[in-house]
Amino acid sequence: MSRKIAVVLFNLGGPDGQADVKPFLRYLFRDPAIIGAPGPIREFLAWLISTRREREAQANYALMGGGSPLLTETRSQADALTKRLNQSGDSEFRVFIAMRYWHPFVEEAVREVATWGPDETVLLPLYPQFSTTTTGSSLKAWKDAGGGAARTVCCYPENEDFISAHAALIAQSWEKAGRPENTRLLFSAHGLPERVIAAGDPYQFQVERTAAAIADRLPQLTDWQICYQSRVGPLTWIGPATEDSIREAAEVDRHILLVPIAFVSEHIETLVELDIEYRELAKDTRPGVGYTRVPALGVADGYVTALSGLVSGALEGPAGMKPPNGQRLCPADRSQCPCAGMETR
Ligand SMILES: C=CC1=C(C)c2cc3[nH]c(cc4nc(cc5[nH]c(cc1n2)c(C)c5CCC(=O)O)C(CCC(=O)O)=C4C)c(C)c3C=C
Ligand SMILES: [Fe+2]
Ligand SMILES: [Fe+2]
Repeated sequence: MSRKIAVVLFNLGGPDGQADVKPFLRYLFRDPAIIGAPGPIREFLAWLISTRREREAQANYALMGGGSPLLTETRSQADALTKRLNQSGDSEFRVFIAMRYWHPFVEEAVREVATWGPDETVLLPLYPQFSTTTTGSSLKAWKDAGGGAARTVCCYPENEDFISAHAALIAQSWEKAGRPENTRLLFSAHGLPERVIAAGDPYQFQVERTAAAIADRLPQLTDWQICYQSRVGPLTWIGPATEDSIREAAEVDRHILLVPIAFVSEHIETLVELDIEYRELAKDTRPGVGYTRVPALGVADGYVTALSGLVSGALEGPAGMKPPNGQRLCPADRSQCPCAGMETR
């Protein structure tokens, strides 16, 4: 009988419709990985912020038909990965989805996987770069919900197939835009509060590695920069802010080629923030400015190859946390890297 292998894809989740926006936000802000305050204070803040943010967030989700497309996009990725993994035929793979702040919740995935009864389980974040606020939080939720022993991919910021999938999409978008010579490539990642990074979170380090690796593959595009979008709340976030980078690029008459590098599918941060809000900002700064948004990876062939290769790699050797290429990537001061104690490259 062939081995049964479960693959669990982790992502953030998003509201299905307008009525879900507030409870979704409340789940997000009650996560100790997002707000570090003690229990009762965190609960109060989660209620307060979700109440205050509800209207504005609802209006943004309304621009995408009322809710988030993230689950539909993630299902397409799960289907493409299932197909690819089952092509070899010597094991039976089934791909499950575990969202952190909305359905299908991590708890639901834990139950589904247990019901299926696999021989092996691979946990695979749809976050290429590790952060305590995303992958770290999801892996903790898996453990807290009683998820069984698993092989775990911590991150893949420099995975070759992942990098070349990005480079191919960027090259295609640039061609389509007519190869403008004055192009500035802006790699835009979701931001984080500075204090999360100061506490040793490896996310920014890994984002920088991803951007450098992609830029290496694109010698025709030498003008590039990393920036951070989606600031929320009163804390100081890492920068430069994508808004500032866009304004600056427009002021010096660059053609803006905007690449989301920490999101692997389309959702509110790409479809509303990048496609509507920031496009308008660019046009307001310089009417007629060139503004091209590179699509998120979605089911790009190279990305499905990357995911499938990560699953195969995770199934080799001993179970547990698998750093990229079996070796810890993060420097020692990135103390929140889950591969602590493993050999550094
Ligand atoms: C790399 C990915 C992400 C990181 C890091 C991250 C950190 C982070 N996010 C918030 C607050 C919000 N994020 C929201 C939406 C959202 N965030 C990510 C990814 C990362 N977040 C995704 C994929 C999405 C989209 C979900 C969807 O609906 O499709 C939202 C909700 C939208 C809004 O109100 O603007 C909030 C709020 C914080 C505070 C944080 C780190 C501390
Ligand atoms: Fe977020
Ligand atoms: Fe790591």
